[in-house]
Amino acid sequence: MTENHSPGVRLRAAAAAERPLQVAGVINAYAALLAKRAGFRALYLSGAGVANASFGLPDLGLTTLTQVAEEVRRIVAVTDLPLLVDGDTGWGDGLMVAHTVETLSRAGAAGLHLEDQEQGKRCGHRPGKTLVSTGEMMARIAAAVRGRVDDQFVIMARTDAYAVEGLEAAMARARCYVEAGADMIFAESLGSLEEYRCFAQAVQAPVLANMTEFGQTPLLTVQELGEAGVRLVLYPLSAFRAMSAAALQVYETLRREGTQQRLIEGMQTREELYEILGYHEYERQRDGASAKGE
Ligand SMILES: C[C@](O)(C(=O)O)[C@H](CC(=O)O)C(=O)O
Ligand SMILES: [Mg+2]
Repeated sequence: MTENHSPGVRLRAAAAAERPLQVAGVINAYAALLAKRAGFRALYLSGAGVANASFGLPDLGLTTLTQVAEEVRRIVAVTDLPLLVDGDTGWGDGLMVAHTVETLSRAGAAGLHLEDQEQGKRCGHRPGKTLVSTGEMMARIAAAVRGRVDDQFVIMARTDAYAVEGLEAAMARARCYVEAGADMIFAESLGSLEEYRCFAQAVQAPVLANMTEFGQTPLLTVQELGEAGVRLVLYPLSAFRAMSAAALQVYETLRREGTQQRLIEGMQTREELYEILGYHEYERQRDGASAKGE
C-alpha cells in the first residue's frame, strides 16, 4: 500500500492483511516513527494522549478539534502508516460532526472513532459516564458519514454502553450503529475475553478491543483476541505510560544524584535518535543544497 492510496484505503487494507490488526497509540510524530520502526502497520492518536501529553490536561473533552487535527498533520507528515484518530464525541451536533470528519480526513487521518457518550465525556474506563440515546448516536454516525470527503475514510462507532447498560444493550447499540453507517465498532471496556467473543459474533462489522492498561479490561493477548473474532487490537497509551515513568525517574535521579551517569544505559543514544529521524539524509540534502549555492 503506497501513498497513492488514500489513508482510509490503507487502514482497511492493513486490517485485512493483519488479523487482528495491532494498532499502536502514538502521542506525537516521533512516537509514530518509533512505532513504525517496531513494525506496526497502523497508528492511533489517542484523545487522552493529546490531552495528557501535549496539554497536561485530563481526558475530559477539553481539547479542541483544531488541536487534534494539528497533531494529525504532524504525524502523517512523517509516516505513511494509516492513522486512526480519537474523535471523542465529535465536538458538537450533526453539522459539527460532519465538519469534524471532513477536517480530520483533510488533515490526513485514515479514520476516526466517535463515542456514544454525552458531550461532557469521560475516559471510557472511569465511572460516571452518561450516554446519548441510541437514536442520537445513530444520527451522530449518519452525520459523520455525510462529512466524508473520501468514501474509504473509516467511521468507527465506539460504544461505552457496556459499563452503563450491560453487554446485551451494548451489542444491540453496536448493531444499530452499523445500520446507521459505521464501518467498524469499538467495544469499550468489556470485562472478559468471553464478552469480546460474544460481541464479535453479534456484530456484522470488524470489532476493536482496547487493551489500555490499568483500566476495566483484562490485558488479553493478540492471539486470544484474534481467536475470539476481534479484528483490531488497540494499545492507546502503552508507550506513553512507559515514557512517562522513565522520564519521571530521570528527572528524580538528576535532582537526587546531580548526574546522569547511572541513567545513560537506559537512554536512546544520539546515533539511534538520528537513525530513527533519518537525520543524515536530511543533512546530506542540506549539504547538497549548499554545494549548489542554494
Ligand atoms: C482509548 C481512549 O479513548 C484514549 O483516549 O486513548 C481512552 C484510553 C484510556 O484512558 O486508557 C479510553 O479508553 O477512554
Ligand atoms: Mg479517548
